[in-house]
Amino acid sequence: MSERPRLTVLSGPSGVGKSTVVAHMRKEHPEVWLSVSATTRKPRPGEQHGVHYFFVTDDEMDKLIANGELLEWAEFAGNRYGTPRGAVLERLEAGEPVLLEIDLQGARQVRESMPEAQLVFLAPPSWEELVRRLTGRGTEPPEVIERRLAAAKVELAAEPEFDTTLVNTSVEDVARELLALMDVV
Ligand SMILES: Nc1ncnc2c1ncn2[C@@H]1O[C@H](COP(=O)(O)OP(=O)(O)OP(=O)(O)O)[C@@H](O)[C@H]1O
Ligand SMILES: Nc1nc2c(ncn2[C@@H]2O[C@H](COP(=O)(O)O)[C@@H](O)[C@H]2O)c(=O)[nH]1
Repeated sequence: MSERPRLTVLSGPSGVGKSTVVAHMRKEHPEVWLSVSATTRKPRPGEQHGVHYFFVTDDEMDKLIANGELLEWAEFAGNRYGTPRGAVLERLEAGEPVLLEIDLQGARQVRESMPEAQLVFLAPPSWEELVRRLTGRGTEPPEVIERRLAAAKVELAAEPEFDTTLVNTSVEDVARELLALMDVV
């Protein structure tokens, strides 16, 4: 019998639908534990500290990094993001399925430090649809959208580094496929 993959990393360009897919999946399977990242980004309307992110200052982020409290961290489109190490290790030790929703740079770091992790790439159906989703979300000003789209080009080119690619045409389908990859259903 193959060993159950316990740590799954979900990456993909900004706006492809990672959070949407994960929220859909966790509605029916709340046992899938999603790591809450620390970020220096300002909260969007409706985002709650400790739920969507731990919103921290630059100084606080410096300390988290200096104290080795992050499993990985990266600068993305002008803000820093990182995965708190302790909570992830606790869940893995308890044998629970753990999901990280992080960017390409973070996925590469996890591959180095935890090679047993499975890396899943979420791809858009097309470039035009990605631009439509990111713009249509309405959470970023045009100059930030440009930075995120520049990063998206790099991320799309890195798709072959991932173990599996899922194309986000249907949120329901991708959520189901991700659950199967995590061996939850
Ligand atoms: N399959 C889909 N079809 C159509 N729209 C979608 C689909 N999946 C997500 N969306 C929409 O695309 C937008 C971006 O989705 P979401 O915020 O989940 O992306 P993300 O990958 O988490 O982005 P980021 O990396 O910037 O946090 C949202 O408005 C969401 O409703
Ligand atoms: N390397 C990391 N990337 C992270 C982490 N948490 C989120 N992210 C990624 O950042 C971008 C932008 O997110 P947004 O919420 O500002 O739209 C996106 O690709 C996220 O997946 C993390 O802890 N580490």
